[in-house]
Amino acid sequence: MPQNPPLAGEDLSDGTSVLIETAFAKVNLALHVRRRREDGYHAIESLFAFVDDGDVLRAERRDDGALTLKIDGPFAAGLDDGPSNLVLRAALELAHCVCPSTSLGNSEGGSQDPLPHWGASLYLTKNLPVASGIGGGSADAAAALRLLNRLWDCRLDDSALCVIAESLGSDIPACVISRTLRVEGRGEALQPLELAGLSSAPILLVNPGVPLGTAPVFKGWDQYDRGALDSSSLRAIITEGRNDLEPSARVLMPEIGAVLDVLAIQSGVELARMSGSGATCFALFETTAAAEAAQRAIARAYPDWWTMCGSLR
Ligand SMILES: C[C@](O)(CO)[C@H](O)COP(=O)(O)OP(=O)(O)OC[C@H]1O[C@@H](n2ccc(N)nc2=O)[C@H](O)[C@@H]1O
Ligand SMILES: Nc1ncnc2c1ncn2[C@@H]1O[C@H](COP(=O)(O)OP(=O)(O)OP(=O)(O)O)[C@@H](O)[C@H]1O
Repeated sequence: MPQNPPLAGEDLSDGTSVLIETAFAKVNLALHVRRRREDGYHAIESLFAFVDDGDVLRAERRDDGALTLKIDGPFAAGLDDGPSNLVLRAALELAHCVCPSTSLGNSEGGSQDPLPHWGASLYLTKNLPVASGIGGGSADAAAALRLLNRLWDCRLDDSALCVIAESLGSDIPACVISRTLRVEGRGEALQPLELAGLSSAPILLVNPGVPLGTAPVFKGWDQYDRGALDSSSLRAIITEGRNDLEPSARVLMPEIGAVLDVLAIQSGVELARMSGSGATCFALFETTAAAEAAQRAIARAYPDWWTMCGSLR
Protein backbone atom coordinates (compact mmCIF):
# COMPACT_ATOMS: atom_id res chain seq x y z
CA MET A 1 0.00 0.00 0.00
CA PRO A 2 1.34 3.47 -0.82
CA GLN A 3 2.46 5.47 2.19
CA ASN A 4 1.74 8.79 0.52
CA PRO A 5 -0.33 8.50 -2.66
CA PRO A 6 -0.06 11.70 -4.66
CA LEU A 7 -2.88 14.20 -4.34
CA ALA A 8 -5.02 15.36 -7.25
CA GLY A 9 -3.35 17.93 -9.44
CA GLU A 10 -0.16 17.70 -7.39
CA ASP A 11 2.95 18.59 -9.38
CA LEU A 12 5.64 16.02 -8.85
CA SER A 13 9.37 16.70 -8.66
CA ASP A 14 9.96 15.60 -12.26
CA GLY A 15 7.44 18.14 -13.59
CA THR A 16 4.62 15.65 -14.30
CA SER A 17 1.26 15.98 -12.59
CA VAL A 18 -1.33 13.57 -11.22
CA LEU A 19 -4.73 13.09 -12.86
CA ILE A 20 -7.76 12.04 -10.82
CA GLU A 21 -11.18 10.45 -11.45
CA THR A 22 -13.93 9.53 -9.02
CA ALA A 23 -15.36 6.03 -9.49
CA PHE A 24 -18.95 6.98 -8.69
CA ALA A 25 -21.10 4.48 -6.77
CA LYS A 26 -23.89 3.05 -8.96
CA VAL A 27 -27.45 2.37 -7.82
CA ASN A 28 -30.20 0.56 -9.70
CA LEU A 29 -33.28 2.61 -8.81
CA ALA A 30 -35.23 -0.23 -10.43
CA LEU A 31 -33.96 -3.51 -11.90
CA HIS A 32 -36.37 -5.63 -13.91
CA VAL A 33 -35.08 -9.01 -15.08
CA ARG A 34 -37.02 -10.08 -18.17
CA ARG A 35 -35.47 -13.37 -19.31
CA ARG A 36 -32.46 -15.64 -19.25
CA ARG A 37 -30.58 -15.44 -22.56
CA GLU A 38 -28.96 -18.27 -24.50
CA ASP A 39 -25.49 -16.97 -23.56
CA GLY A 40 -26.30 -17.39 -19.85
CA TYR A 41 -26.64 -13.64 -19.18
CA HIS A 42 -30.01 -12.08 -18.36
CA ALA A 43 -31.89 -9.40 -20.32
CA ILE A 44 -32.49 -6.53 -17.90
CA GLU A 45 -34.37 -3.20 -17.90
CA SER A 46 -32.94 -0.91 -15.29
CA LEU A 47 -32.78 2.72 -14.22
CA PHE A 48 -29.17 3.44 -13.25
CA ALA A 49 -28.27 6.49 -11.16
CA PHE A 50 -24.91 7.54 -9.71
CA VAL A 51 -23.95 8.99 -6.34
CA ASP A 52 -21.57 11.97 -6.27
CA ASP A 53 -19.05 9.94 -4.22
CA GLY A 54 -17.19 6.64 -4.48
CA ASP A 55 -13.69 5.26 -4.96
CA VAL A 56 -10.89 7.57 -6.07
CA LEU A 57 -8.38 6.72 -8.81
CA ARG A 58 -5.22 8.72 -9.42
CA ALA A 59 -2.66 8.26 -12.17
CA GLU A 60 0.72 9.61 -13.10
CA ARG A 61 2.68 8.91 -16.25
CA ARG A 62 5.82 6.88 -16.12
CA ASP A 63 8.35 6.74 -18.89
CA ASP A 64 9.64 3.22 -18.27
CA GLY A 65 6.44 1.71 -19.75
CA ALA A 66 5.55 -0.04 -16.49
CA LEU A 67 1.94 -0.21 -15.31
CA THR A 68 1.45 -0.51 -11.55
CA LEU A 69 -1.47 -0.35 -9.11
CA LYS A 70 -1.44 0.40 -5.41
CA ILE A 71 -4.58 0.26 -3.29
CA ASP A 72 -5.39 1.95 0.00
CA GLY A 73 -8.60 2.98 1.78
CA PRO A 74 -11.12 1.24 4.07
CA PHE A 75 -11.84 -1.68 1.67
CA ALA A 76 -8.30 -2.23 0.34
CA ALA A 77 -7.70 -5.33 2.45
CA GLY A 78 -8.13 -8.55 0.51
CA LEU A 79 -8.46 -6.82 -2.86
CA ASP A 80 -5.89 -8.15 -5.32
CA ASP A 81 -3.72 -5.41 -6.86
CA GLY A 82 -2.42 -7.80 -9.53
CA PRO A 83 -3.52 -8.27 -13.16
CA SER A 84 -6.98 -9.61 -12.15
CA ASN A 85 -7.93 -6.21 -10.74
CA LEU A 86 -10.47 -4.55 -13.01
CA VAL A 87 -8.41 -1.33 -13.03
CA LEU A 88 -5.42 -3.09 -14.60
CA ARG A 89 -7.64 -5.16 -16.91
CA ALA A 90 -9.26 -1.93 -18.15
CA ALA A 91 -5.85 -0.29 -18.65
CA LEU A 92 -4.58 -3.24 -20.72
CA GLU A 93 -7.74 -3.38 -22.79
CA LEU A 94 -7.54 0.35 -23.56
CA ALA A 95 -3.86 0.14 -24.54
CA HIS A 96 -4.50 -2.91 -26.76
CA CYS A 97 -7.46 -1.22 -28.45
CA VAL A 98 -5.58 1.95 -29.25
CA CYS A 99 -2.33 0.20 -30.15
CA PRO A 100 -2.83 -3.54 -30.75
CA SER A 101 0.91 -4.31 -30.63
CA THR A 102 1.31 -2.78 -27.16
CA SER A 103 2.86 -4.86 -24.43
CA LEU A 104 2.65 -3.46 -20.96
CA GLY A 105 4.98 -4.25 -18.14
CA ASN A 106 4.92 -3.91 -14.40
CA SER A 107 7.67 -3.02 -12.01
CA GLU A 108 7.89 -6.67 -10.94
CA GLY A 109 9.14 -7.41 -14.45
CA GLY A 110 6.05 -8.63 -16.32
CA SER A 111 6.81 -7.41 -19.82
CA GLN A 112 9.58 -8.19 -22.28
CA ASP A 113 9.19 -5.05 -24.33
CA PRO A 114 7.34 -2.22 -22.61
CA LEU A 115 6.46 0.83 -24.69
CA PRO A 116 7.06 4.06 -22.75
CA HIS A 117 3.83 5.69 -23.94
CA TRP A 118 1.63 3.19 -22.08
CA GLY A 119 3.22 3.41 -18.66
CA ALA A 120 1.32 4.62 -15.60
CA SER A 121 1.39 4.45 -11.82
CA LEU A 122 -2.18 4.04 -10.59
CA TYR A 123 -3.40 4.60 -7.02
CA LEU A 124 -6.86 3.40 -6.01
CA THR A 125 -8.52 4.53 -2.77
CA LYS A 126 -11.15 1.87 -2.13
CA ASN A 127 -14.03 3.51 -0.24
CA LEU A 128 -16.84 1.26 -1.56
CA PRO A 129 -17.41 -2.26 -0.21
CA VAL A 130 -16.41 -5.05 -2.62
CA ALA A 131 -19.09 -7.29 -4.20
CA SER A 132 -21.92 -5.18 -2.85
CA GLY A 133 -24.25 -4.31 -5.77
CA ILE A 134 -23.08 -0.72 -6.21
CA GLY A 135 -20.67 -1.47 -9.03
CA GLY A 136 -17.47 -0.75 -7.12
CA GLY A 137 -15.18 -2.76 -9.38
CA SER A 138 -17.15 -1.68 -12.46
CA ALA A 139 -16.88 1.98 -11.46
CA ASP A 140 -13.12 1.56 -10.89
CA ALA A 141 -12.66 0.01 -14.36
CA ALA A 142 -14.72 2.81 -15.95
CA ALA A 143 -12.73 5.45 -14.06
CA ALA A 144 -9.51 3.82 -15.30
CA LEU A 145 -10.73 4.05 -18.90
CA ARG A 146 -11.65 7.75 -18.51
CA LEU A 147 -8.42 8.55 -16.67
CA LEU A 148 -5.99 6.75 -18.98
CA ASN A 149 -7.81 8.05 -22.06
CA ARG A 150 -6.70 11.49 -20.77
CA LEU A 151 -3.27 10.50 -19.44
CA TRP A 152 -2.27 8.68 -22.62
CA ASP A 153 -4.03 11.21 -24.89
CA CYS A 154 -5.98 8.44 -26.68
CA ARG A 155 -8.81 10.86 -27.65
CA LEU A 156 -11.51 8.17 -27.61
CA ASP A 157 -15.07 9.42 -27.18
CA ASP A 158 -17.55 7.94 -24.67
CA SER A 159 -19.06 5.52 -27.16
CA ALA A 160 -15.62 4.09 -28.03
CA LEU A 161 -14.81 3.74 -24.31
CA CYS A 162 -18.18 1.99 -23.81
CA VAL A 163 -17.29 -0.60 -26.48
CA ILE A 164 -14.07 -1.40 -24.59
CA ALA A 165 -16.02 -1.39 -21.31
CA GLU A 166 -18.54 -3.94 -22.58
CA SER A 167 -15.84 -6.60 -22.92
CA LEU A 168 -14.89 -6.12 -19.25
CA GLY A 169 -18.27 -6.37 -17.50
CA SER A 170 -22.00 -5.72 -17.88
CA ASP A 171 -22.16 -2.64 -15.62
CA ILE A 172 -18.99 -0.99 -16.95
CA PRO A 173 -20.43 0.88 -20.01
CA ALA A 174 -23.00 2.62 -17.77
CA CYS A 175 -20.25 3.44 -15.26
CA VAL A 176 -18.22 5.09 -18.07
CA ILE A 177 -21.09 7.58 -18.47
CA SER A 178 -21.95 7.73 -14.73
CA ARG A 179 -25.13 9.77 -15.32
CA THR A 180 -28.77 8.70 -15.00
CA LEU A 181 -29.48 6.09 -17.69
CA ARG A 182 -32.12 3.64 -18.76
CA VAL A 183 -30.18 0.42 -19.39
CA GLU A 184 -31.20 -2.65 -21.38
CA GLY A 185 -29.61 -5.73 -22.95
CA ARG A 186 -27.16 -7.29 -20.53
CA GLY A 187 -26.09 -3.74 -19.63
CA GLU A 188 -24.73 -2.31 -22.89
CA ALA A 189 -27.82 -0.54 -24.34
CA LEU A 190 -27.78 2.92 -22.73
CA GLN A 191 -30.31 5.72 -23.00
CA PRO A 192 -29.65 8.98 -21.06
CA LEU A 193 -32.64 10.21 -19.01
CA GLU A 194 -33.48 13.48 -17.28
CA LEU A 195 -36.06 12.64 -14.63
CA ALA A 196 -37.72 15.51 -12.79
CA GLY A 197 -37.08 15.30 -9.06
CA LEU A 198 -34.04 13.05 -9.42
CA SER A 199 -31.20 15.48 -9.97
CA SER A 200 -29.29 16.06 -6.71
CA ALA A 201 -31.72 13.82 -4.79
CA PRO A 202 -30.32 13.00 -1.30
CA ILE A 203 -29.47 9.29 -1.00
CA LEU A 204 -28.28 6.98 1.77
CA LEU A 205 -26.57 3.65 1.01
CA VAL A 206 -26.45 0.86 3.62
CA ASN A 207 -24.62 -2.48 3.38
CA PRO A 208 -24.89 -5.18 6.05
CA GLY A 209 -21.15 -5.80 5.89
CA VAL A 210 -20.95 -9.10 4.02
CA PRO A 211 -19.97 -9.50 0.32
CA LEU A 212 -22.44 -11.10 -2.09
CA GLY A 213 -21.40 -12.35 -5.55
CA THR A 214 -23.52 -11.41 -8.59
CA ALA A 215 -23.67 -14.77 -10.43
CA PRO A 216 -25.40 -16.79 -7.64
CA VAL A 217 -28.05 -14.08 -7.25
CA PHE A 218 -28.94 -14.19 -10.97
CA LYS A 219 -28.90 -18.00 -10.74
CA GLY A 220 -31.51 -17.86 -7.98
CA TRP A 221 -33.91 -15.67 -10.00
CA ASP A 222 -37.21 -17.56 -10.35
CA GLN A 223 -37.36 -16.96 -14.16
CA TYR A 224 -40.77 -15.32 -13.87
CA ASP A 225 -41.07 -12.17 -16.04
CA ARG A 226 -42.91 -9.57 -13.94
CA GLY A 227 -43.09 -7.04 -16.76
CA ALA A 228 -41.45 -4.01 -18.32
CA LEU A 229 -39.94 -0.99 -16.57
CA ASP A 230 -41.88 2.28 -16.77
CA SER A 231 -39.07 4.85 -16.50
CA SER A 232 -41.19 7.82 -17.61
CA SER A 233 -41.26 9.47 -14.18
CA LEU A 234 -39.72 9.21 -10.74
CA ARG A 235 -43.22 8.49 -9.40
CA ALA A 236 -43.51 5.46 -11.74
CA ILE A 237 -40.09 4.18 -10.61
CA ILE A 238 -41.13 4.53 -6.97
CA THR A 239 -44.58 2.97 -7.23
CA GLU A 240 -44.21 0.44 -10.08
CA GLY A 241 -40.45 -0.25 -10.13
CA ARG A 242 -38.94 -3.35 -8.57
CA ASN A 243 -35.64 -5.07 -8.00
CA ASP A 244 -36.35 -8.55 -9.33
CA LEU A 245 -33.10 -9.86 -7.80
CA GLU A 246 -34.17 -8.96 -4.26
CA PRO A 247 -35.95 -12.26 -3.39
CA SER A 248 -33.02 -14.36 -4.55
CA ALA A 249 -30.48 -12.09 -2.80
CA ARG A 250 -32.52 -12.27 0.43
CA VAL A 251 -32.43 -16.06 0.36
CA LEU A 252 -28.63 -15.92 0.13
CA MET A 253 -28.32 -13.07 2.66
CA PRO A 254 -31.32 -12.61 4.99
CA GLU A 255 -29.71 -9.46 6.53
CA ILE A 256 -30.94 -7.59 3.42
CA GLY A 257 -34.48 -7.79 4.81
CA ALA A 258 -33.34 -6.13 8.03
CA VAL A 259 -31.57 -3.32 6.12
CA LEU A 260 -34.68 -2.63 4.00
CA ASP A 261 -36.95 -2.65 7.06
CA VAL A 262 -34.73 -0.15 8.87
CA LEU A 263 -34.48 2.17 5.83
CA ALA A 264 -38.24 2.10 5.24
CA ILE A 265 -39.06 3.50 8.70
CA GLN A 266 -36.67 6.47 8.56
CA SER A 267 -38.40 9.81 8.45
CA GLY A 268 -38.41 11.58 5.06
CA VAL A 269 -37.86 8.40 2.97
CA GLU A 270 -39.29 8.48 -0.56
CA LEU A 271 -38.01 5.13 -1.82
CA ALA A 272 -36.09 2.26 -0.18
CA ARG A 273 -34.84 -0.58 -2.38
CA MET A 274 -31.94 -3.01 -2.91
CA SER A 275 -29.34 -2.03 -5.56
CA GLY A 276 -28.09 -4.44 -8.24
CA SER A 277 -27.51 -7.96 -6.97
CA GLY A 278 -27.19 -6.69 -3.37
CA ALA A 279 -26.53 -6.62 -0.61
CA THR A 280 -26.37 -2.79 -0.53
CA CYS A 281 -29.76 -1.09 -0.19
CA PHE A 282 -30.46 2.60 -0.71
CA ALA A 283 -33.06 5.15 0.29
CA LEU A 284 -33.94 8.43 -1.46
CA PHE A 285 -34.89 11.21 0.93
CA GLU A 286 -36.81 14.48 0.69
CA THR A 287 -33.93 16.46 2.23
CA THR A 288 -30.21 16.09 2.92
CA ALA A 289 -30.87 16.70 6.63
CA ALA A 290 -33.26 13.72 6.72
CA ALA A 291 -30.73 11.49 4.93
CA GLU A 292 -27.95 12.51 7.32
CA ALA A 293 -30.16 12.01 10.38
CA ALA A 294 -31.03 8.50 9.16
CA GLN A 295 -27.34 7.75 8.57
CA ARG A 296 -26.46 8.80 12.13
CA ALA A 297 -29.30 6.74 13.63
CA ILE A 298 -28.43 3.62 11.60
CA ALA A 299 -24.67 3.90 12.28
CA ARG A 300 -25.44 4.12 16.03
CA ALA A 301 -27.83 1.16 16.06
CA TYR A 302 -25.86 -1.07 13.64
CA PRO A 303 -22.15 -0.28 14.00
CA ASP A 304 -21.15 -3.22 11.73
CA TRP A 305 -23.13 -1.89 8.79
CA TRP A 306 -21.48 0.34 6.17
CA THR A 307 -23.25 3.60 5.31
CA MET A 308 -22.64 6.38 2.79
CA CYS A 309 -24.66 9.56 2.36
CA GLY A 310 -24.59 11.70 -0.78
CA SER A 311 -26.59 13.16 -3.66
CA LEU A 312 -27.41 11.75 -7.06
CA ARG A 313 -25.35 13.30 -9.89
C1 LIG B 1 -26.85 -6.80 -11.29
C2 LIG B 1 -26.21 -5.66 -12.05
O1 LIG B 1 -25.21 -5.05 -11.26
C3 LIG B 1 -27.28 -4.62 -12.35
O2 LIG B 1 -26.72 -3.39 -12.72
C4 LIG B 1 -25.57 -6.15 -13.33
O3 LIG B 1 -26.54 -6.79 -14.13
C5 LIG B 1 -24.36 -7.05 -13.07
O4 LIG B 1 -23.29 -6.48 -13.69
P1 LIG B 1 -21.78 -7.00 -13.46
O5 LIG B 1 -21.52 -7.21 -12.02
O6 LIG B 1 -20.92 -6.03 -14.22
O7 LIG B 1 -21.84 -8.41 -14.16
P2 LIG B 1 -20.73 -9.22 -14.97
O8 LIG B 1 -19.41 -9.06 -14.28
O9 LIG B 1 -20.83 -8.90 -16.42
O10 LIG B 1 -21.29 -10.70 -14.78
C6 LIG B 1 -21.20 -11.40 -13.57
C7 LIG B 1 -22.18 -12.55 -13.63
O11 LIG B 1 -23.51 -12.06 -13.42
C8 LIG B 1 -24.43 -12.69 -14.27
N1 LIG B 1 -25.11 -11.69 -15.11
C9 LIG B 1 -24.63 -10.43 -15.21
C10 LIG B 1 -25.29 -9.48 -15.96
C11 LIG B 1 -26.48 -9.88 -16.64
N2 LIG B 1 -27.17 -8.98 -17.39
N3 LIG B 1 -26.94 -11.13 -16.53
C12 LIG B 1 -26.27 -12.06 -15.77
O12 LIG B 1 -26.71 -13.20 -15.68
C13 LIG B 1 -23.67 -13.73 -15.06
O13 LIG B 1 -23.77 -14.93 -14.34
C14 LIG B 1 -22.24 -13.23 -14.99
O14 LIG B 1 -21.32 -14.28 -15.04
N1 LIG C 1 -11.07 -2.67 -8.36
C1 LIG C 1 -11.93 -3.60 -7.91
N2 LIG C 1 -12.81 -3.28 -6.95
C2 LIG C 1 -13.70 -4.19 -6.50
N3 LIG C 1 -13.75 -5.45 -6.92
C3 LIG C 1 -12.89 -5.83 -7.87
C4 LIG C 1 -11.94 -4.92 -8.40
N4 LIG C 1 -11.23 -5.58 -9.32
C5 LIG C 1 -11.71 -6.83 -9.36
N5 LIG C 1 -12.69 -7.01 -8.48
C6 LIG C 1 -13.48 -8.25 -8.27
O1 LIG C 1 -14.77 -8.05 -8.84
C7 LIG C 1 -15.78 -8.72 -8.06
C8 LIG C 1 -17.04 -7.86 -8.01
O2 LIG C 1 -16.79 -6.72 -7.30
P1 LIG C 1 -17.71 -5.41 -7.39
O3 LIG C 1 -17.39 -4.60 -6.19
O4 LIG C 1 -17.59 -4.78 -8.72
O5 LIG C 1 -19.15 -6.08 -7.28
P2 LIG C 1 -20.57 -5.43 -7.20
O6 LIG C 1 -20.53 -4.28 -6.26
O7 LIG C 1 -21.51 -6.56 -6.90
O8 LIG C 1 -20.80 -4.88 -8.64
P3 LIG C 1 -22.11 -4.89 -9.51
O9 LIG C 1 -23.07 -3.93 -8.89
O10 LIG C 1 -21.51 -4.39 -10.81
O11 LIG C 1 -22.61 -6.30 -9.56
C9 LIG C 1 -15.17 -9.01 -6.70
O12 LIG C 1 -15.19 -10.40 -6.52
C10 LIG C 1 -13.73 -8.51 -6.78
O13 LIG C 1 -12.79 -9.44 -6.31
